[in-house]
Amino acid sequence: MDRFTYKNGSLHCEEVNLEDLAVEYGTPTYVYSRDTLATHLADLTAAFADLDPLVCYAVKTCSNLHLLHELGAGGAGADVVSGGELHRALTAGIPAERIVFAGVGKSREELEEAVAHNIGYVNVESESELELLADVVRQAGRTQRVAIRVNPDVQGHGTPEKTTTGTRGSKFGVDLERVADVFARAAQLPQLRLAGLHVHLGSPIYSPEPYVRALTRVLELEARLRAAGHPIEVINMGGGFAADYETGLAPGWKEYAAAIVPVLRPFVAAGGRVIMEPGRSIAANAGVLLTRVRYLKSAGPRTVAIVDAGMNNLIRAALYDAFHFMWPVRPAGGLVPPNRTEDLRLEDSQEYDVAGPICESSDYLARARSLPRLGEGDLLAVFGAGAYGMAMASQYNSSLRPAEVLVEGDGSRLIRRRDTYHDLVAAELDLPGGKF
Ligand SMILES: Cc1ncc(COP(=O)(O)O)c(C=O)c1O
Ligand SMILES: N[C@@H](CCCC[NH3+])C(=O)O
Repeated sequence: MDRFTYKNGSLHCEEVNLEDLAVEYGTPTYVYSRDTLATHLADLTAAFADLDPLVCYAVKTCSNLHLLHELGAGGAGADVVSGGELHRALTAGIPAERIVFAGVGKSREELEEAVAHNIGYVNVESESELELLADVVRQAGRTQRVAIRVNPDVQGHGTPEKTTTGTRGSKFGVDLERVADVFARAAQLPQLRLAGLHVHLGSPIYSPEPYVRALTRVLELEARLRAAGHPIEVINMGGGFAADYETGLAPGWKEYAAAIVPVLRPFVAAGGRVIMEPGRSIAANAGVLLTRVRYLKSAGPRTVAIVDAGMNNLIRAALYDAFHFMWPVRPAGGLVPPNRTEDLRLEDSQEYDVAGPICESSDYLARARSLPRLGEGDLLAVFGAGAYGMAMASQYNSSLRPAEVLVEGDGSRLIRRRDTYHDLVAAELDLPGGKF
């Protein structure tokens, strides 16, 4: 059920009026619905129940400790890609054995931290990384569970080139045909328990079909490895499940599961374990970015709404030309959108370019967007902003990163305060001659 709805002409998150939150916390501010996060996790778990997967939420998506804590309490583990994300997951109380660590460029220090905590799986992405990890584990006098990230050479459906990771020539993972050699090498390294296969095709993937193709290749590999004396305990299918940036755009969990579960059922029946790493499918539609119109101006033939959120807060439109639906929190004339789609054009609406305050020509949240008539000071909600929004926010132009608020029913709490000027310079050392 959608937890961002119009009531009495004003957009609410669960039972909380977003106008009130904007007054209380200022703008730009990210607002998350706790119920949406929990529901997405529960729906996924129910749809894939036959596989009883370990759901490792991709921390990179939205990494606020409070969200991680909520998801961890709901049974989720974590997929991390840096020592920083490992730190976040552990700090949020996610048990180490439920953490998996991917990434093509892990440092020695990051591997040492992972091994010291004895995390669930290190997802190794190259032969050189395997050797480094073996050394780290031997020096630590421990053992470590390891998976190999395989590049299955499968293109996601509707996945942009910039966010594709599982096709030939990509920097991610090990080419399928070299994986058997990696296992043979690992057999000489008793400190490593190499018993997992990991794939992640990219993101977002708007069909279950690429998962089926990739997992079929992974299962063929699993059979060959088993025959060669390398039994596989875990298959990790990665993330990439789509989100509804437009109404009804993404396949539902049941649709993904109907295609994927039968492929993996025999592996699970034979005692294998399945891991999933969803990120945006959990968080994107659980969050909006609240921003206020600062100025309206004409620019040649165009009308530009300058808002207080820019690419520094939500970079997806500037970086990928990604579409984010947006609408006024209290639309003029009570024009409530019947759905959230790119070509929504209602009578009485007007076309705007929605631009941020950053000194970059690409700093737009939307171009030629049909919206109810805007006034200066109006509040806009940018939807689908819970994933890769705050997590990719920067301080470019020495701007202050937004606040984050978590809504639960009719209550809300600040889970990250807005940056301050002090935050901007806190890591910089004193000027010559004394303190700044
Ligand atoms: C290894 C890995 N797992 C999971 C994810 C999460 O992807 P998504 O947010 O599309 O589910 C990513 C990011 O694309 C990733 O790189
Ligand atoms: N950050 C991207 C996708 C890449 C995910 C990380 N592998 C997005 O905003 O959609």
